[in-house]
Amino acid sequence: MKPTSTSANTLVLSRAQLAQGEISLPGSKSISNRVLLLAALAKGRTRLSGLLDSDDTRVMLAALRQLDVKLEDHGDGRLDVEGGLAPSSQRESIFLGNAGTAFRPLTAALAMLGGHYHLHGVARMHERPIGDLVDALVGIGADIRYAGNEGYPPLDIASGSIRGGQALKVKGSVSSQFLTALLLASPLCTASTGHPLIIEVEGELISKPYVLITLNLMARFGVDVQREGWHRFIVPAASAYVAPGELAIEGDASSASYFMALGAIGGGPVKVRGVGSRSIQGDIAFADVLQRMGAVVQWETESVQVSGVQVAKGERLKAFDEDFNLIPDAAMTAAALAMFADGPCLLRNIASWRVKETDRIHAMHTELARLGAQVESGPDWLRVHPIADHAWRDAAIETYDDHRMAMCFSLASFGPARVTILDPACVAKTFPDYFQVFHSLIQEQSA
Ligand SMILES: O=C(O)C1=C[C@@H](OP(=O)(O)O)[C@@H](O)[C@H](O)C1
Ligand SMILES: C=C(OP(=O)(O)O)C(=O)O
Repeated sequence: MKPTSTSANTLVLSRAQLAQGEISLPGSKSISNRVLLLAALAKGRTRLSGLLDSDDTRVMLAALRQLDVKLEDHGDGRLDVEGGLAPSSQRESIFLGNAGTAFRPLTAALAMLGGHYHLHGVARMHERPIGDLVDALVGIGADIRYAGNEGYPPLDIASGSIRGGQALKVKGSVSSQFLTALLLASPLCTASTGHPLIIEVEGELISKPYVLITLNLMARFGVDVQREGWHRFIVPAASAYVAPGELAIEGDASSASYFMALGAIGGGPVKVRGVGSRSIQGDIAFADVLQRMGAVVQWETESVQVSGVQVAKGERLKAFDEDFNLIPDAAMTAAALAMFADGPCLLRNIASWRVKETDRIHAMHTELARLGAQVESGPDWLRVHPIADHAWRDAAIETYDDHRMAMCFSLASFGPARVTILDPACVAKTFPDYFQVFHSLIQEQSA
């Protein structure tokens, strides 16, 4: 199917009938940015393959280059990283866009490393909370000041005096990236203090599978963290990262959700290469949601295939009522699929949506309603009533500079309305050629 572009800033989607074929995913954002930092902190050279090339990884790479980390780009997602990140001798002003996976981990690493840094991002990044991470770091002697509003970036980081021997406490109810950041940086602390680092999570921890990605990758670089449930993490004294030699990055499981969804509503089969039953990413659990909605999912070790109903012929997916705390990113894809369900769908426990690229509960509510859906929402939930055939309205979908809004609403092309995506280029945060890959799977309706 060919998209009709009315201008560089809008994309009119043709009405889709079927989705079928195979695609290869771009690299995982979560893994790419973690291994870039791990490799920079490690002893030795790491040879990465499958690295994501998108806005979020570009800001991480630019930051590492600015910090004098030696990177050798061999093209096509292959990059060598020479470890040994050292404190900067001059104040560095580092731009990190809207990449949470760059901003939070670098805050912890640079605060523990020493040197002077100013970390900043796009306007929205300056509205995304970081206070719980800063409090945790200041609690063990880091020197971090707010350069704008208290609790938010931009940040000024100076050399503090990191103390060992006391537990570091962090809240995990706003973002799991704060705990991830402390874990990734922890060997810098155990090296300078000679003590183990004990991290205690206060209260609830959200998005837990992302912490498992962190622990898994730290182990690949030679640091084994002892985990006691979800409330206590012990990083042994004298832990140090060692380059694992070669490391292949999996495809992005959150990006996979859009194509799996296409198989579920466009008949399929759609085969997605790059994530499979061996994936370390929690978002593969989205396939279970699809199964409960009536799709057929087949796993292989490095791919997944989804077939389903044909909503363009009037068939429907089964409605759902689910807690999405463990897979907040793929959950947005489920919200979009609710348009094609056989009853109201409830997404629960998604408060973190409010502080991501945009207020995603508000954005999703507003844009689904624009297409004709009846939608209700609260502080941490969203209820979407499916859109009856006669209720669909032609709409230009606002994307709020949120890549996932643009990618989710591509699924609306299976409805009977004319759908325009505004600012489709915002997908560059994690998936610059999303719409090309999307169109390669779609067969449009005959006029
Ligand atoms: O650690 C990570 O790689 C991520 C953690 C999640 O954030 P929260 O922990 O803030 O929910 C997720 O939404 C984000 O896209 C990536
Ligand atoms: C929340 C997201 O990004 P970030 O890593 O910036 O938090 C996301 O990609 O959906």
